Amino acid sequence: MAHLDDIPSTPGKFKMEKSPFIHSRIRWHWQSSLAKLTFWSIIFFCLILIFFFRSPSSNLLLQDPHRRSLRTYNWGGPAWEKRVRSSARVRSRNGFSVLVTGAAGFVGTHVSSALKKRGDGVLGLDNFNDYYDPSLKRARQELLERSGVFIVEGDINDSALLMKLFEVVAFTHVMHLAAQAGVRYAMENPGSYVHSNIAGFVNLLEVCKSANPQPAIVWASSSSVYGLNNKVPFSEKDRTDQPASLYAATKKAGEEIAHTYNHIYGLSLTGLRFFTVYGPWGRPDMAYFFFTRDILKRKSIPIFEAANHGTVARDFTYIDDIVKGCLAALDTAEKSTGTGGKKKGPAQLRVYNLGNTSPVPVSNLVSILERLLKVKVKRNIMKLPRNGDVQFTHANISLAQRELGYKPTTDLQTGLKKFVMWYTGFYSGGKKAAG
Ligand SMILES: O=C(O)[C@H]1O[C@H](OP(=O)(O)OP(=O)(O)OC[C@H]2O[C@@H](n3ccc(=O)[nH]c3=O)[C@H](O)[C@@H]2O)[C@H](O)[C@@H](O)[C@@H]1O
Repeated sequence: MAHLDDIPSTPGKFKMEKSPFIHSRIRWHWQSSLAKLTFWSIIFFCLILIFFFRSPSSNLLLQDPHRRSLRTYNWGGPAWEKRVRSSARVRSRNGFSVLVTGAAGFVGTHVSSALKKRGDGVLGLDNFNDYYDPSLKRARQELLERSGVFIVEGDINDSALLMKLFEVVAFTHVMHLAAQAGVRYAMENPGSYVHSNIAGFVNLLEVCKSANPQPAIVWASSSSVYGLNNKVPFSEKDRTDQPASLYAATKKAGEEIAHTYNHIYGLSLTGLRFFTVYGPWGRPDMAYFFFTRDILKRKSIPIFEAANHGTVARDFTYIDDIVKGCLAALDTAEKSTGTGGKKKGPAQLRVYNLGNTSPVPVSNLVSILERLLKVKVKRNIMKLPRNGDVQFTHANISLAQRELGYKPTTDLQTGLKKFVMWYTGFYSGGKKAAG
């Protein structure tokens, strides 16, 4: 390395020589320093970019700690298209061909299975996110696959995928159940609600409006849209402009978005306001589910109480009743009226309460579970946290009764018995209780 010795260690004392060899040496050093500088600048710039995109304040839609929205999914190809077609094939006279979004979810699984059973073609779509234990979603997927329902793995925000699905199948209906659920989680991860319940819904409607023929859409709104309304029982005519959680606000936004797409593009849209749906294959983030898990573990149960020892109650609605309501909404949905993205005439726009119309205090829910599980637990009475929960819900279901023939038949005691039987069976086969 003799050449290095030509450069003195003290640069200030460096004396230029006229030799061309030395000149080229200097140029070489200068170029190599420039290359290094460029290289480190690029690295530095990339780091800034990474930091920017991971920063919570950079983009609300990407503000998802699980980075679920950035997952990529594999879809496409002849074998995949064949599965899609076969799953969506109608097998009964006058049957529907239904795209069920959120098919690996609680309500999605039950609705898909009921549709398939009666001969409708059903194609599921689900992003299998990890809001709660994805292995439960995989188990539901297995269940559906056994009855011939294929669930495409993908996100409702993926327009290319949705367009492909409509290219492969002329869906007559969309049962849109994919959503970011849960009232309290909205404070932890607001971006995921905007991503799924608003951006995802708009994306789906954009694709539906351009589909030919346009499908009729039935979708899941929520009892939470009644927010601080205290006129009971809640009727579809009551005010819904006081949401108590961001979750509720995104569902309310969905109802307004539905109005717009109905008005401009002639899409037939029916929103169903579900009231605290429970039952087998349910959601582990819901109180009845994690109370069951914690009662079995002999943990104390936090029971919320409103101001002045006010009772907190819910109009718990059993899944089979909800499924009947969903199918009736599909059966009574009129066709959309647009073609090629243009409205040809007025289209149907509906909203229904699907509740049990029999609110039960949360403390009674715990007593029923204790009896069914034969375990007594310590109750930890807590002030209702200010995180989106409302004190009570109570559905007036007369509109759904009149127009859909909706008539819930399962009381909480009966429904929870079925849930507990499923729960103990499901989690005794070596499977851990979902967290
Ligand atoms: O009906 C609806 O629209 C909503 O129903 C549920 O929301 P929620 O009724 O709050 O259901 P849970 O989270 O299971 O809570 C049930 C009851 O238990 C209470 N609770 C919850 C958690 C807890 O630790 N302690 C407690 O007393 C809640 O205040 C509530 O009164 C679902 O989670 C929402 O996705 C759905 O849209």
